[in-house]
Amino acid sequence: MDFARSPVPDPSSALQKVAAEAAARQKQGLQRPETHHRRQLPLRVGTRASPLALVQTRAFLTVLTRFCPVLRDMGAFQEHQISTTGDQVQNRRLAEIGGKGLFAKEIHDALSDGRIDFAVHSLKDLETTLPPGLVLACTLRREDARDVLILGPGLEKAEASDPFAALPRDALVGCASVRRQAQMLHVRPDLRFGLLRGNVQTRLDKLAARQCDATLLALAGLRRLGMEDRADVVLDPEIMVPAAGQGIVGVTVRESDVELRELLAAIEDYEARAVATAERALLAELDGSCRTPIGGYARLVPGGPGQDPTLRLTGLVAREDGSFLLRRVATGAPADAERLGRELGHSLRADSPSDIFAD
Ligand SMILES: NCc1[nH]cc(CCC(=O)O)c1CC(=O)O
Repeated sequence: MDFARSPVPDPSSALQKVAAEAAARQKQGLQRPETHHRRQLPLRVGTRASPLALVQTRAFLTVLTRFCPVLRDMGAFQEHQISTTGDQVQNRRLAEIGGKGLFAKEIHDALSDGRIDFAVHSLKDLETTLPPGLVLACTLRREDARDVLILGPGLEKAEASDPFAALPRDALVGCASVRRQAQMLHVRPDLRFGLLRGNVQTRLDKLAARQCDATLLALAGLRRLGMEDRADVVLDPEIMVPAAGQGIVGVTVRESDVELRELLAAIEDYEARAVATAERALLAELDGSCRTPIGGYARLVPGGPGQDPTLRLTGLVAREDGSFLLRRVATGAPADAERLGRELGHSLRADSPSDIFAD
């Protein structure tokens, strides 16, 4: 699992001490004085039930327990699988049924109601404005942000600089994302698009059953599921700008849960936070929903010797049929990620035809 590459922070947080004390007391059968706040264990972690969500959740718990081993020793986690509206509606575009909030609503409710203590999300499925009282406490190290092209049976990978060379004229691409569709149609207006939804395995099965000629998926998901070999062409993020937050796992908690927020902040990946902040600010400025083809991809470019890294953000706005496409790059200091995203979003919107953002 790739989170294994995450640096292990110095295990000195308050919660670790608290948890260690609790473990010692449990062993000795002692009761904590009632005047003290005592967190209920196990910690209840909310997750969607898809194979990818479960892999991500367990990988996150591995990072957390590596940082705070006493939690594992105590069997301190309880996984709560939560079915979301987005999981249940499989036959329509997310854009039609109300957007990405649908994958998180039930999880947010469980967190707000205190039925779970924190929740693990694919950041790209998490709306930019969280419900009041919930915060994004932690972002984990980014897996590869790029999209990949997967060819169906009968299509051969082409040795060409054109990433879509393997697709014959009028090929049918199974893809529910307006962002991917718009960027492909912009360079290949002949292609046809059909819906292909469901989890990663379902989509691959439909492709194998020849419901379409090819599909697009996030490399991150394939890799986490151990299916990276299914990626036929990895698409350059400057040609196929990824979705904001793609490849990043984020953890939400109640804003009032200071203790958990402190623990989660300690395992946060600084780079993932900086790029996610820029990408999500861009998205928020443009349109929080996923009805508009919007891409956002940031990375840190190392500075020279003794110099700080630069944050480089690519933003994209397009029309669903690919007839309009605007891609723009902004650079700045990582500490200005939020402003950089807002400003780039503003400039993209200002120079896009108004029909793209019309409701
Ligand atoms: N919308 C579904 C979804 N949410 C996150 C990922 C992949 C993993 C990631 O981007 O972190 C996927 C599948 C896909 O788009 O291929």
